[in-house]
Amino acid sequence: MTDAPLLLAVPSKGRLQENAMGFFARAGLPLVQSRGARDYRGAIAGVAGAEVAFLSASEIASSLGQGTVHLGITGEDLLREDMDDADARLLFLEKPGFGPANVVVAVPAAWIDVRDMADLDDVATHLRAKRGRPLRVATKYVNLTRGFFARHGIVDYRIVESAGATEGAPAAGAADIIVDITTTGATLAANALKILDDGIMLKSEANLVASLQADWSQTAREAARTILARLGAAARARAVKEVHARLPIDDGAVSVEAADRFGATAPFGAPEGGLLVLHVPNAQVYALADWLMNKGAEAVSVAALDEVFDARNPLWQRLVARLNG
Ligand SMILES: Nc1ncnc2c1ncn2[C@@H]1O[C@H](COP(=O)(O)OP(=O)(O)OP(=O)(O)O)[C@@H](O)[C@H]1O
Ligand SMILES: O=P(O)(O)OC[C@H]1O[C@H](OP(=O)(O)OP(=O)(O)O)[C@H](O)[C@@H]1O
Ligand SMILES: [Mg+2]
Repeated sequence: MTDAPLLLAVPSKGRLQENAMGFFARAGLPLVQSRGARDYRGAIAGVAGAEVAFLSASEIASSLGQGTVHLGITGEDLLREDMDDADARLLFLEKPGFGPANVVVAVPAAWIDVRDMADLDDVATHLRAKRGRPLRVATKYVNLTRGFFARHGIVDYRIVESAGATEGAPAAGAADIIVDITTTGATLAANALKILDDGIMLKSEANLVASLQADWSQTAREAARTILARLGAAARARAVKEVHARLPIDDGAVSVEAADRFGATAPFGAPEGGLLVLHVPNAQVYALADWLMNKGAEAVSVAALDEVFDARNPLWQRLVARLNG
C-alpha cells in the first residue's frame, strides 16, 4: 500500500490536548473532528493525504513505538517508559513548549534523614534486615524506575504497580515510597512527600515525534513534508524577530558581525542600498538594536513574524535522513 495516508496522533483528552490542538492551529494546520468531540478520527484542513487519530497520551506513545502512527505529540515520560530504545525507534522533531513535568522519586517528608538515593539504599537494607521485606515503590513508571534504581545500585525493592492516585500509596500503607510525575509539587506536598535531592529521573515535556517504525508511503511522506514545513515555519517565527535598519554605508561585514555577536541571520542576503534585514533570536533584539544604532542606523524597526518558511525545510530533512539512512 504505497498510498496509505499519514496518521498524526494528537491527545484526545487530558492536559496536553488543548495545547496540542493550538500548536497545530497556530502553524496553519487546523485539526478538524468532523463529527464533534467524540469522533476519534479527524483531518487537517487543507492538507491532503493525512488523517488525525485522537488518542490518550499513553496510547500515542505506544502507537509511535509500534509504528501504527507516523507523527504524534505526547510526553517524553510516556515515550521513555514505553520503550527502552526510543532514540532508535523515534525521531524527536521539536519541543512545542508545553507539558513540562518531572518524573521523580519521592519519600515521606517525615523521613528526615533520607535525602538522596544513597540514603534510600540504606532504607532498603534496613527494611530487609529488620522487617524481612523489600522496599515497596508505587509507580506506573515501572521501566523508568527499574533503570534508575539499577543505575543507583538499588536492587532489593519491589514495584507496586499503580494506575492512579499514586501519591496516596504510602499513607494508605500500599507502598513505602513513590515514583511519579510532578509539575507544581502540590500533589506531593498535599500527601506529605518530598523529592530526593538526586531523585529527578527525567525532565519531561511534550514532544513532536516521528515514528521510524511506520510504513512511510509516498502519500505519507508528501503529507509530512507539508506539515513539517508549516511547523518549522511557525517555530522559526516564534524564535526570532525581524529587524530592519538602514546603515550609512553598504557593508556586508555588518551582517557577518551581527551573526557572530547576536546569532542573527540575513535571510534575504547582503544589505542593498544600506537596507539591512536580519532575523535575530528574541533575547538578542535590544542588544542588536543598540549596536545597529551605534553603527549609524537612524531607526531600527523590530517586527514579530507569523511564519518563516525555509526552502530547506529542516524538520523534513532530518526525517528523510533517518528514513533513508
Ligand atoms: N502535572 C502533570 N501531571 C501529569 N502529567 C503531566 C503534568 N504536566 C504535564 N504532564 C504530561 O501529560 C502527560 C499526560 O498526562 P495527562 O494527565 O494529560 O493525561 P491523562 O489523561 O492523565 O492520561 P492517562 O490516562 O494516560 O494517564 C503526562 O504523561 C506528562 O507527559
Ligand atoms: O505536581 P502537580 O502539579 O501537583 O501535578 C502532579 C499530579 O498531576 C497528575 O495527575 P492528574 O491530575 O493528571 O491525574 P491522573 O493521575 O488521573 O492522571 C500526576 O499524576 C500527579 O498526580
Ligand atoms: Mg494524568
